Amino acid sequence: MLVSSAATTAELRARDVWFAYPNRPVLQGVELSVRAGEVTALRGDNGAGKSTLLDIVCGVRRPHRGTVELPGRIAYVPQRTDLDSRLPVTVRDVVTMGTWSDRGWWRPLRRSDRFAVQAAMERVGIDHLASRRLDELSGGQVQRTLMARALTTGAPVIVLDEPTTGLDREVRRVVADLLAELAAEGRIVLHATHDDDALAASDIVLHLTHGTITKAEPTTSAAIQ
Ligand SMILES: Nc1ncnc2c1ncn2[C@@H]1O[C@H](COP(=O)(O)OP(=O)(O)OP(=O)(O)O)[C@@H](O)[C@H]1O
Repeated sequence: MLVSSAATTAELRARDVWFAYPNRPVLQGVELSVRAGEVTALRGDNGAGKSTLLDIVCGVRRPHRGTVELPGRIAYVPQRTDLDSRLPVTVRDVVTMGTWSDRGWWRPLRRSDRFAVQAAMERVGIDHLASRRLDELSGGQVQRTLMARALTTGAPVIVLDEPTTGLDREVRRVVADLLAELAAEGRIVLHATHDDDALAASDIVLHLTHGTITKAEPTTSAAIQ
């Protein structure tokens, strides 16, 4: 699904973001700028605060100070499923949840919703799992289900927390290609990662250390283009 061309000039910005858990300062004046049309990676050591920052960007947590500006709706692919895995829901049910933000969960599915759900499942290669229950999936299959749910929203901003963790090499490449395609469609794509392949496939790498973004640099592949 293409987003409007207006989104290609769009930017996600965080200004002077501060956050602490009780007795644990995590973010200390983060300045973040993520442009549409590029895949931006956020790297940092374990515990550096990447998930916390993504939570704040997505509105899951409120910063203690600072602001986040978004050019439109946002779709968040968390590190782990936010759904109780014991719920008797299928892959298709979960991906269909992506249509709720536009349609309202109480309204019946439209033809366009069914089409978007099917297209998203095919795009991440899980259409053959459509009727499988969530608790019968591998970790990688759950991850791709969550990605399909995000695609179904049609949001111009996609934020993913370690989308390639636990995936085999072939699926990691599928995910990296998908992120590049989403950026090429004019979306804002921000993902936290420790994965060298995913970093190499990104256009910009931001380093989160000591509570701030210390460096923003193009990856080698982007630099030689
Ligand atoms: N709910 C919480 N309550 C208290 N402390 C927390 C909570 N969640 C995270 N932390 C702590 O905040 C710090 C930042 O955690 P966060 O999960 O944001 O880091 P991360 O960079 O995403 O780490 P990783 O690469 O291991 O996923 C860590 O020291 C972590 O232990």
